Amino acid sequence: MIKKHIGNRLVGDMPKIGIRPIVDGRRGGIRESLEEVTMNMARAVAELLSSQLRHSNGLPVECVVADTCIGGVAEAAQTAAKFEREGVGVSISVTPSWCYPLETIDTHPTMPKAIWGFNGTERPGAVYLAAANSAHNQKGLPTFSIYGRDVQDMGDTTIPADVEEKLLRFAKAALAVATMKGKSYLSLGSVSMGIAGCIADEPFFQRYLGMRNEYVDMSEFVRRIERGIYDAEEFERALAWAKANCQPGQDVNSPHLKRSDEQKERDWETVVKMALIARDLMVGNPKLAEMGYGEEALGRNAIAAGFQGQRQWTDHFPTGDFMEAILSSSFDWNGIREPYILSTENDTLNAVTMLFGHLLTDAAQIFADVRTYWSPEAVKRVTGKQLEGRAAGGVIHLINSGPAALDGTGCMTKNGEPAMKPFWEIEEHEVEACLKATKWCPAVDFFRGGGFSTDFLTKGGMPVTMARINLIHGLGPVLQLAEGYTVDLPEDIHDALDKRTDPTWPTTWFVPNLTGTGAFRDVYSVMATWGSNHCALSYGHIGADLITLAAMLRIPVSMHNVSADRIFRPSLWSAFGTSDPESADYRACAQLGPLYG
Ligand SMILES: C[C@H](O)[C@@H](O)[C@@H](O)C(=O)CO
Ligand SMILES: [Mn+2]
Repeated sequence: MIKKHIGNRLVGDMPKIGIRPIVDGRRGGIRESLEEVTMNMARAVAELLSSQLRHSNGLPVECVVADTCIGGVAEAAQTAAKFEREGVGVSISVTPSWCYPLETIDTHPTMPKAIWGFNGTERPGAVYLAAANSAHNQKGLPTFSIYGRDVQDMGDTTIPADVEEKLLRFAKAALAVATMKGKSYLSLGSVSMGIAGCIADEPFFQRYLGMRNEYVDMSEFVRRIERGIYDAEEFERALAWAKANCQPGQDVNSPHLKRSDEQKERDWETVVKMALIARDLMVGNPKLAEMGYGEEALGRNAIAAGFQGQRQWTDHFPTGDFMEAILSSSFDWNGIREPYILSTENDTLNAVTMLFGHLLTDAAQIFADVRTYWSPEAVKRVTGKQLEGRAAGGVIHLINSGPAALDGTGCMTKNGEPAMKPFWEIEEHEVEACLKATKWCPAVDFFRGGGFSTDFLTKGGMPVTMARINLIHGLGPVLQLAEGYTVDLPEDIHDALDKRTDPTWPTTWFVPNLTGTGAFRDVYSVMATWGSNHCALSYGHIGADLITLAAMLRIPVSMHNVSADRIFRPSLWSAFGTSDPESADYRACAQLGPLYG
């Protein structure tokens, strides 16, 4: 039975969720009558979140409830001290009654905050919520306001579905914020082929994400390969696994560029070593300490990384595609595990987008070039065929050698439909299906040093969200996203279009959901409005979650197709205007500035 690995080697405990029961401090009847019902609300929220959520590394999400209800500033401070001791990174206050806002609110400057004000009328929880929102807004400490649509009876301990949805959306995004904080982004090499996204913008990482930047020259791979600084036993096991599970694909190179069988053997050894080394550079490996490499054993505490590859490495050594694809997937020779976030071409901004998608969905991500918009007319011209169904208005060809996770084949399922899912839900036969659907083709002429690229075709019918962070001079980071579906094209159409590009690379045919206006007028306008050469593709329609996360970090969203009823931002945003939420988002983010200053 294939092993599932819970946890990872990143330094630090996983952030906890702190729950703050807020109460009217008046003794002699009022406080006493509220204590139990307020604590029960806190316990119900803790139970909901710890039963519904897991960290992306598979560990359970823990909630910490304040020792007492908070009726005034002394209890607020005691709770803050407890949260500090316990490693709380997310704060949720709950109350069914009126309480004293300035005396009870959470004033932590950076911790994401929400308040659930019970919609009952015996005691006015919603009045507190409104007053507490105004206190937060006046102080510049944004908070997410949760208020059920329907009145509940005092003493009703159930959490209504609309409140539950908001609590979960807030908590998952807030955990992502807290999980990134203090971790590193590791650049393996620097700028690839002049792609601006490869510039590791330290102020962005530090001020918006609370992360640090680490850099290792690609020559470190050569040192570790030549001096044997990797686990030799694991290398033999990984190589045997690769030989048994990675099916050879077509070699499309012209005869004078084809590598010999002996060269290909050596290339397999190199690319497997690269995978081990990149992982060890990111998160360390205790085995290296046993071998006398104590410094190397520690790694860089990297929650995400990127490999430059092109061109200095790939002009001479095998391409990093195997390393990128396998580390980005939910499994390898050791079993089923959390995917590593490793971008190709060291596109730091796409890596961060993948990290967002991973922390929100817990699943692997597809990294791709946004290569071609195929209009129905152009498809008709080159194939003689008409695109139909979901593809009728044209398709976007997502394709890149490298870190498209093998999960992106769509060979895993949820309720019988193609899916990408958290590693703890993945079965052994699904891993086998992904490997069966993938061919490893000798690299094409872009890569003069050889190596192998993954060739697969993503199954259609998956709900997905395409996203990207761009850095804009004078504005800072902005997020763009498009919810849509992967689509199946008839085989002859796919073949004709695929052969015009790089048939040795993985292809995903994507169609965004259209709204008929702006960037979502048609499929063409989505492609034309995309802000760079790359995107990250996550499973599911997670646009609302990305928008919530972006608001926490103060990253405005420049383009999305999420309906207004699903958008959940801090209450402060509405003070910047309600008829045009997109502009209000820009103003709110600019006024507040990056989360970490
Ligand atoms: C092989 C080529 O250099 C591709 O890698 C290139 O088109 C890109 O992917 C650019 O993002
Ligand atoms: Mn690319």
